[in-house]
Amino acid sequence: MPAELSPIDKAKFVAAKRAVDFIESGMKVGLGTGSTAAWMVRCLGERVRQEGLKIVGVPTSTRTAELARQCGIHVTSLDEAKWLDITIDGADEFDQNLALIKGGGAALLQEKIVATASDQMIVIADAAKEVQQLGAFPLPIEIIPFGWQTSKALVEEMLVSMDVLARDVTLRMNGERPLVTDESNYILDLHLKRISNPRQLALVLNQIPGVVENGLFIDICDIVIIGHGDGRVTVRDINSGSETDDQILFAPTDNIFADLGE
Ligand SMILES: O=C(CO)[C@H](O)[C@H](O)COP(=O)(O)O
Repeated sequence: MPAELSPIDKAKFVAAKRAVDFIESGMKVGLGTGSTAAWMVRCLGERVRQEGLKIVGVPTSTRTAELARQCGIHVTSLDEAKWLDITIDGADEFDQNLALIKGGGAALLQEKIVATASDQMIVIADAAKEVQQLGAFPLPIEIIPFGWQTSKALVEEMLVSMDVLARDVTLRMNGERPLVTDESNYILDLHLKRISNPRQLALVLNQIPGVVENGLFIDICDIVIIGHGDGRVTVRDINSGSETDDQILFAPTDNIFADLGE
């Protein structure tokens, strides 16, 4: 393990490394987006190269598709794969019910479609992502560019009607211009501080014209793998209620650290 890796990167790495143990030859695998998911793609690529693991990957972003190809993973589209055995992805926050906020990397739409089309979703995260109540991380929603200011006003109105106190809504920018997602949409970030009823909010948001999808993932994630900077990983399964602790040895090859770009 190179010395320059921070404890947070080590935590992300061990969570990712443990997660790829769940992947078996023949599986169709949803590949998440973000820095933690990028570790998973690298670890998976290592298994493909070293063990000849035969899998098909369905990436959730153009970034992930590019990295997966670089790592030697055979990549296809969701329409080609149709249904997936497993999706492994990061998250911005998760709570005790494994409800998630996702979309910090602006890929929430493809991420939700891919995770929902999978038998199982595993979230990999460093311990700092665990929260008592969702909402400290701004909730991303994907909206279409046409009439986006009207959609934003409707979102704000809806938050008022739901008596949400903190409700600053901002358009995500990329320099001087609005950030444009892989699906050519915009992202609004909802600064809510806390979300008292994520299930209701997720439903209501998707009723607003112009809103394509929101970053609340409810009843989608089955397992969370929490990484710690000392190499410990906790595997928590919401369906069985089990929780186990493992220790991951830092024994990555040079290949895995060749690209720290994500
Ligand atoms: O939802 C996501 C991208 O849309 C990411 O999974 C989420 O933002 C976590 O990213 P990271 O692993 O870099 O902290």
